[in-house]
Amino acid sequence: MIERLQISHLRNLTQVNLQSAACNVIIGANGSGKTSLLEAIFLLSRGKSFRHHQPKRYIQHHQNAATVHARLNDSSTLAIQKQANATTVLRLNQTTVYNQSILTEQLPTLLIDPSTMDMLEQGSASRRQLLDWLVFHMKQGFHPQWVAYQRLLKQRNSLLKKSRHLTQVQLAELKSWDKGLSNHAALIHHYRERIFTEWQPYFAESIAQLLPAYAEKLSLSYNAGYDTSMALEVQLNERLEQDLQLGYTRIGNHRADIHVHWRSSDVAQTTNDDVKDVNSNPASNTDLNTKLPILKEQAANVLSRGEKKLLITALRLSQLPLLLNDEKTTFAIGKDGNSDVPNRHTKSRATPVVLLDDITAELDDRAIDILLSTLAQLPCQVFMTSLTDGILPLVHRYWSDPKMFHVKQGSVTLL
Ligand SMILES: Nc1ncnc2c1ncn2[C@@H]1O[C@H](COP(=O)(O)OP(=O)(O)OP(=O)(O)O)[C@@H](O)[C@H]1O
Repeated sequence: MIERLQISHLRNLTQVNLQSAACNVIIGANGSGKTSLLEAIFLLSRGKSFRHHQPKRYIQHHQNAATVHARLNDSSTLAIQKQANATTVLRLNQTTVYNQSILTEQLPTLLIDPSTMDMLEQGSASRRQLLDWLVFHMKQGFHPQWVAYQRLLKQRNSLLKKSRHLTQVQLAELKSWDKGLSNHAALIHHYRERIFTEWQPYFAESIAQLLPAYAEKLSLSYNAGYDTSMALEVQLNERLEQDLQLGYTRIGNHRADIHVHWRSSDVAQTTNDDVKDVNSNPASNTDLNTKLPILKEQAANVLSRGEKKLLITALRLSQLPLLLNDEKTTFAIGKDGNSDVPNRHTKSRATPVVLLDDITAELDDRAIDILLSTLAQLPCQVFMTSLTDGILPLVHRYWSDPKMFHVKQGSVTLL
């Protein structure tokens, strides 16, 4: 948990120095700097902004660097400085470190913001990141495999882009990369599939809380990005000509995806045509005269914007109890020494900090109430932003000692 947060020269936040609590509400008008405050915490945790990749976009105008510093409740300190010349300086307990994942482990953050609301409709990257966030924090072996896979993929893609006809030497090089990719791919898939399976019941529970009307209707599926019944290497070899034409690698872990399906057997709302339209597999259509038809399609096509926000919130929040429960299990397994794929943590894992931007947007009072009560049940520190102080009575209902901050033109004061 963050006890003290200091920010300098990040967007309109010139100097911020605040002492935070388990629940922190940041209130302010449009453009006052609320999201920038969450962005600062996210930057410290992940080494990048959730809004812009280029540091010069979030470093305050006419400044050379943006800095975020936090002291956690275990007295450890974390700091990041992003400089305009693209240099990043990271510190843990005043000592320079060179790997962002060290800070990520110390300060895991889970972000729910309006930009993630299109996650269901957009390309697969943000949905894949959703799963990978969980796998990263739960499986020690995942990150090095993922880094090695990305490195080889980059090399492969740059070769594919360079030339449509490979020399014998280039082909031999590509084959050796494919072997490496294939080995990493199998492990990455193994970790992802395992965590995905563990995650599903937590997701169902979260839906039952946040979207009870859809409890039986929403389900998740995981697509590995390639046919996992055979080695990736074999498939890459078979597809080489196509990849050369395209100039990039079309299959692999980097194409993995998570889908949320909506399923209904409500015959009264449907027609024969609806059933044909939405069922990709005609064999799964049932005879309308004998049984109720099963409709299955992407949840994004069915839900309202508010419902989508609750669904995405459920996807994210459902990861927290799994992570927190896993910590207990890890501890027990670690003692027995029976874990086949040990987690990185023999000591207690840091509890994630939840960043919730614009909490009231798209949600009605009932939904906000359910969301806050769900959040308050988790032992996580929360930073939430809101345009108005209308949510304060609810916050007081669910947290015993919340802190309220007011942001005005980049200056943050305790309410
Ligand atoms: N690099 C920068 N340097 C200085 N100011 C910046 C920079 N980038 C953005 N700003 C300003 O910082 C302010 C804070 O923006 P922020 O998105 O944090 O506001 P907000 O309170 O979340 O607003 P909203 O409620 O509209 O989402 C904006 O007025 C913006 O113009």
